[in-house]
Amino acid sequence: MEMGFTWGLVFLSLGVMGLRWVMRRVNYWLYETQLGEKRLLLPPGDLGWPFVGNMWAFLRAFKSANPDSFISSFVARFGHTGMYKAFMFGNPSIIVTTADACRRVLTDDEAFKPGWPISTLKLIGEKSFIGISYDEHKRLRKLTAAPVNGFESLTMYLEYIEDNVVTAFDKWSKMGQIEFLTELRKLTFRIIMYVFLSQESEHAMEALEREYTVLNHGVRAMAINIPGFAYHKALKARKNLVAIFQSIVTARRRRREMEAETKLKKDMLDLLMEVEDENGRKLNDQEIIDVLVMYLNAGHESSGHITMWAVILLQQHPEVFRKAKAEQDEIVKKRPSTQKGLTLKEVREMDFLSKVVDETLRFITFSFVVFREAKKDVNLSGYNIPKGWKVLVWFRSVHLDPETYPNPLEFNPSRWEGFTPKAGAFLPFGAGSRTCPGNDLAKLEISIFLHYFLLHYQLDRVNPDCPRRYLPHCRPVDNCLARVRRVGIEQ
Ligand code: HEM
Repeated sequence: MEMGFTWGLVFLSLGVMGLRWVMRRVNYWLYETQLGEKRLLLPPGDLGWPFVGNMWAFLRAFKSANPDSFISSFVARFGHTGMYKAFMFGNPSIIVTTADACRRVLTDDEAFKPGWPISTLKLIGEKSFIGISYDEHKRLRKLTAAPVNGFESLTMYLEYIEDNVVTAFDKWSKMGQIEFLTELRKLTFRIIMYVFLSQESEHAMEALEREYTVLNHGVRAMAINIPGFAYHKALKARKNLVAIFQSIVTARRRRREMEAETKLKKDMLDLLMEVEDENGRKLNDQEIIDVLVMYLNAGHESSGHITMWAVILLQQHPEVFRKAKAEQDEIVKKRPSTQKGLTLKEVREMDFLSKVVDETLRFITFSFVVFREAKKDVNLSGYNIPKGWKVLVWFRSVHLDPETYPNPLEFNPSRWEGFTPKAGAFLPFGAGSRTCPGNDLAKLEISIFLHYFLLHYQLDRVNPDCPRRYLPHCRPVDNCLARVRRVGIEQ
């Protein structure tokens, strides 16, 4: 009887081990064997379990205090090869972690196209920049990037941004405890709404911003469309966003019919309504709405987060704070007494502050990964990236590479003194034809905010040692619960 039980246990263990062995090879059989001899040129790595691939390991790491343990586990198992095969977000993928390889992927449009997971495409929009053809992207990008770039546009926005920053600080300093990140998101959202829609309706803005928060939580989550899961909630949020934008677009079309076009001040929505392709075709509502959903999202989440981190990091490093504040004091001191407020020239002369911003962008790496897909078999650094496989351009590893940035986990703006990283080693805004079109606007917003913060305010955090969350983006778990205090004024 006892013998039988022991044999039973042995068979059970063998069965479990066998099943595990089979399961670990399913993705290999499905995706690697069909490559024939070319599979031998794949970078090292492992495609994990069927369906989920490496997603559990990814989510475990990014929900822990050490997100970099995900890539470190590849390095520990397969060496410092810089490229690893994996199975991510439902697709066989190559993770690329070195500056050279990332730059190559981002700048070679012949070989790579956007490769965002279908689940992300459904949230951001199939007619947004990540879903449309190469030519359509080129056309819409040219149209929409011009009005948010260049001296003239930025000068035009500067005053609006400045007024809103001053008002926001004043309001927060009277509010008691606030979620600093939530308030900053509202501020950056107001700015991007103004740029794109000339709209300032408080009500519409709050409703949109709330929906965006839910949408973004679904972007890096597992694509499980079941009530209760982040992705399901995000799909619902997208539906609400589309409905709100539809009403804005409909109202604008009506207004344009009623008023003479020449009388209107044109914003981005007007430009999108007017643009025609070479056959005279105009964009329909869905196309316009998808571009808006994407731009308004990209244009406020990132700037809000980076501004918050710059403030937190400045306060955590008193030496850096002092140096940055001295620079801003000097700017105000040099200013003619007749001048009210900042000029673009002054912002461009904020030498140390720009280093603080760059170091924040590096240290936090808001977009830790972007997605591409190989249009053909590509040889990169001696490895094969098979046609149709996704490429995950892992910015986080590039920005934390100790070869480029000694002591990379130290926040040190002075590392930028006399230092220009080699091509591909600093990619906060990406590179190539999809480089962030809002990079100058973002830096302007952040610099104006920091100018007023350094001159007049302090942030008293309720939980200064609050743990961080890394998904969808790096933030303190409490959204930076704090009081904003005007320095020198008792409250
Ligand atoms: C600190 C702030 C920002 C950061 C860190 C950031 C980062 C990035 C990155 C890394 C990309 C490249 C994505 C890729 O290669 O697939 C990107 C693209 C993009 N960003 Fe930003 N961004 C910021 C602010 C903004 C602002 C203010 C706007 C709006 C004006 C904006 C609009 C966009 C758009 C529309 C794209 C897609 C471009 C394309 O596919 O051609 N971003 N951003």
